[in-house]
Amino acid sequence: TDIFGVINQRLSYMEDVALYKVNHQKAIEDIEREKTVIAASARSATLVGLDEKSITRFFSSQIAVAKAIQYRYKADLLSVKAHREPRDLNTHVRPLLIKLGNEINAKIANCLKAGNAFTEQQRVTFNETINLRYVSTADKANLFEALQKIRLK
Ligand SMILES: C=C(O[C@@H]1C=C(C(=O)O)C=C[C@H]1O)C(=O)O
Repeated sequence: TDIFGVINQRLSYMEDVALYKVNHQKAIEDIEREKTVIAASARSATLVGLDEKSITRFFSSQIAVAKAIQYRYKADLLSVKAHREPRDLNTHVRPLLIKLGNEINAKIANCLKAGNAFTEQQRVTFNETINLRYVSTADKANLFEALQKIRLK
C-alpha cells in the first residue's frame, strides 16, 4: 500500500492553497468547503465499504492538518515573499483534493478488507512518509490515530 504516500500528496498541495488564498485575500478556513469535502468523502467511503463515522473523523483530521500547514506558511509569507504563481484553487487544486480523497478511501478499504490493520510498527513508516516541512509531530500523531480507528461497515 502507498496509502501514506497519497495522504502526504494531499497535504503537499496546502502551501499552494495558502498562497492562492493570500493572493486573493481569502480566509484559510472555509467551512462551507469543508462540509462539501466531508460529504464527498463520506459518500466515496460508503461506496467502498468503510464505516462513515470513522472515515469522517479521519477526514476532519486531514482538514485540521491542512489548515495548520496553511496558517504556518501564511505566517512565513509575511517575512519571505513567494516568487511563484499558485495553481488555481477552484479549477485545479480542489478537484484534485477530492480525487486524492477518493483514492485514500479506496486504498484504506482494500487494506482493511485484506485484514491488515494499521499497527504501531507502521507508525514509524507513516512518520517518515509524511515529510512536509509544516507538518508537526502532533499533527502526525493525530492523523495516525484517526487512521487506526477507521473501520469497515
Ligand atoms: C484545502 C482547503 O483549505 C481548508 C482545508 C480543506 C481540506 O483539507 O479539504 C477544506 C477547506 C478549508 O478549510 C480549501 O479551501 O480547499
